[in-house]
Amino acid sequence: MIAIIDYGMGNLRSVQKGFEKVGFEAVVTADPKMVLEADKVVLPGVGAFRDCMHNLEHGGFVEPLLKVIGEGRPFLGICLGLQLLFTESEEFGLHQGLGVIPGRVVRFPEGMIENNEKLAVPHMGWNQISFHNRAPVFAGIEEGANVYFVHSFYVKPEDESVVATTTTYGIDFCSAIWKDNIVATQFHPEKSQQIGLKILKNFGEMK
Ligand SMILES: NC(=O)CC[C@H](N)C(=O)O
Repeated sequence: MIAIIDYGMGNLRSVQKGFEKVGFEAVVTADPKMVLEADKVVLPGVGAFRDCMHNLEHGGFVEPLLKVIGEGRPFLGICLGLQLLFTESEEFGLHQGLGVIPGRVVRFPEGMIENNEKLAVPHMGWNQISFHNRAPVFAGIEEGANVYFVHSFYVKPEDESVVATTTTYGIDFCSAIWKDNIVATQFHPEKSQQIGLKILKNFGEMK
């Protein structure tokens, strides 16, 4: 069973519907015990890093999450669910994350220019992914595929070998990571139409 963690801050229903559309039942759960029983875990996230970490801690999810990740069960992080894997985030001060992937979450620089236009932050809309490491979850996805973003911060892994894709928005930033059983995307597969559904389907098929 795929468990989608409900810690009060995610677009859970659209993630669950995405899995259903590609034939996988996913359970939205606020019960940490369900995470421990899941075959695969999905950590979505919309909102501020510090609030999410607070909710994860108070919901009793931190230990179960670290356990299932450590045991090698497939894990998919989405947006904030990617950022929370990191050591710390600079969003609204400096806040500790789960520390699964060493590195920092930082804000896009001010005043980015692309094609003579000032780029707004948050980065909101469709943009392309360029592959660096072909995680199985990206099977059948073309170089330059369009996916949907809504974020002001991005992750900077200390070990760049975990970078699965990058995207250009004023700067080239890490838009997905892959390390062993862990895959996490800055973009929203559940908002990325057919490409996103293919990613969810590939995740559902992971062993
Ligand atoms: N959509 C979001 O919740 C974005 C996550 C994070 N607050 C960021 O701005 O990067």
